[in-house]
Amino acid sequence: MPEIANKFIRNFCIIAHIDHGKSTLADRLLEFTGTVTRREMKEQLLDDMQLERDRGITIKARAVRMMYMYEGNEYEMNLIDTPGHVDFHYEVSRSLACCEGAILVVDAAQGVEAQTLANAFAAMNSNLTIVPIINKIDLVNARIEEVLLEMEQTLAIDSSEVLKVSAKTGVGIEGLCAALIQRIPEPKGDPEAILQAMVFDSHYDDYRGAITYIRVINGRLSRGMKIRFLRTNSTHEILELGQFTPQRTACNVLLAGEVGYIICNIKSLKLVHIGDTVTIAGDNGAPALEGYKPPKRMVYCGLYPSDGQEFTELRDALEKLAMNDPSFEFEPETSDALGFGFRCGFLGLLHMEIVQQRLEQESNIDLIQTAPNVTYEILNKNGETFQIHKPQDVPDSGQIEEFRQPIVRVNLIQPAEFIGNVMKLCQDRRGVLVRQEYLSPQRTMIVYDIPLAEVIYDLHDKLKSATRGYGTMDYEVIGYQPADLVKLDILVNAVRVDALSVICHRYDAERRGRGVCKRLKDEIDRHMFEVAIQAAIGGRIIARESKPAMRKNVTAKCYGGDISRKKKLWAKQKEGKKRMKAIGQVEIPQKAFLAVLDTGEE
Ligand SMILES: Nc1nc2c(ncn2[C@@H]2O[C@H](COP(=O)(O)OP(=O)(O)OP(=O)(O)O)[C@@H](O)[C@H]2O)c(=O)[nH]1
Repeated sequence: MPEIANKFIRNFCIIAHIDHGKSTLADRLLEFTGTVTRREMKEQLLDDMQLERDRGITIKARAVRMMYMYEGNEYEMNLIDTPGHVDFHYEVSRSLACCEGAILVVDAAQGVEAQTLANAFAAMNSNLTIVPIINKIDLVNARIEEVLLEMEQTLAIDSSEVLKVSAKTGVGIEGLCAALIQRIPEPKGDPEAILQAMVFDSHYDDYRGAITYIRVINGRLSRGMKIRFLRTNSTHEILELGQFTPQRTACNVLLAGEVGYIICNIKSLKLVHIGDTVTIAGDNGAPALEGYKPPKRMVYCGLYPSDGQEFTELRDALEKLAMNDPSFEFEPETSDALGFGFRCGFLGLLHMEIVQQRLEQESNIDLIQTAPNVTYEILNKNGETFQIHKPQDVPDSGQIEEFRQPIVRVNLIQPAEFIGNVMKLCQDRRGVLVRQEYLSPQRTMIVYDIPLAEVIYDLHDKLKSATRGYGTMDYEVIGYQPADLVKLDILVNAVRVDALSVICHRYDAERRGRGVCKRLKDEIDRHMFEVAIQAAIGGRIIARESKPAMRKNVTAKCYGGDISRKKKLWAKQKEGKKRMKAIGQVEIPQKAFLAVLDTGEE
């Protein structure tokens, strides 16, 4: 592979709201530049994970090199595919940092949506050159003029700069390639300087170990070179380096400005942090690039095998998953009710769903999941602050000075007619209105600050139903705020069932407590004795349900006769039941743990 001067390199990504056609556009670019032939073209080549295909969303960033002849010169065009969902914000921001430009895709029918804005602002903040396009112009319900207006109104994009494309039919792709070359600046960076490269993604290959995706900012990478990852301070030798074309294609050097991968026989992705800097081994390396952030896990839940025997299988499956997904974390925990299992941390709710689905697909383990909770912060009376990942860790209320919860700023975009519904939805979830604006006469954006705990359960689903599917949202964590939070315990026959405890707002505790007790009553089978199901805050019971005992007709054999004999039999039965209750264990079916997951509305 010949070395290419910076002025013939263009690094860019595609940013879009989900389903606006990012992957389809990437496919068309690959096809148009001859990187893959039509015959090789599987639809949406970049979404190669089975799950991504199933769900139709892009989870991990990918990088592909395309070579393109333009006005007599051959250009190296590196396309970095970014995930579009809020949970993967950080990965998006890292891929942005590896590019000089971004194609901003807006669907001609849907118009500007919440993640269009979030991603576009992120790209602008990273000083990327935006190449705006309206995609799907072939649709009969395309409303190009209005969408142009929305883009101008929200993002100050000049309509004359917007290209009109159909990623499906290929219309406008040639013009887009020309615009990429003309508008996006060449990468800066000095190939002669000390090596400084940014890790923007990684994945695990069973045979080769970690495959690390990097963008060389300064200097050069070559085979056999000794390098150092600054975060972990670990030193490795480069066994192979290359680019994705889109298959892995090895080469000898990668120069400043280029994007590619390195393989160093690293056996765990724990050493490879997204956002980390790679430099030469030894003490003369370059400093770290700015902006590294460790992944922030905001949602936690317990995962237990429903068959206790499968604990080791579950651990192996989780380890395998974590190897390929450094933002997922787990640690063993035990629960009185569920036995041995794991507490798992995720970036967000979608991330949690994805991990669960993968577990189910890739292993045959039947899982029980406990109610998800967010990461809380507690300031205790001694002035110490610590984070809480599970309700069981909440100390006695006497020790708590301040209980804090994460707050997110949510942008919601919807047709103007639904604004009332959406505002009610946010207000019901303790949202505080930040601002409201019109994107065009038909569409509005409202911004609310809402506790993350209220958002993760069901805000997205509820938004969709409140807006007939037209509303979209995006959020970012803005910090922690004190709140009147309590730990709500569930007691079954006076025994606390740890896996059913949740943290919630004090005002909400009663409603939730009642809801859970009711649902549990339906789920628990009748026993020989009455089963009391209670919800409590500390020592105070706030809700109660009881499941009546199975009745055995002990007087069936007494035909008529003396009532005192019946009374005697009943008294004996009562006595027996009392004894049973004291020693009896209530069986809580697994379904009951799932029933309380739905802790939102009754
Ligand atoms: N009619 C029409 N449909 C298109 C066009 N581009 C994409 N689509 C369709 O829009 C849907 C979403 O496209 P994707 O490429 O999967 O969207 P995406 O933005 O990559 O979605 P995520 O990976 O979930 O972020 C698919 O059904 C595509 O076939 C287009 O130009 N015209």
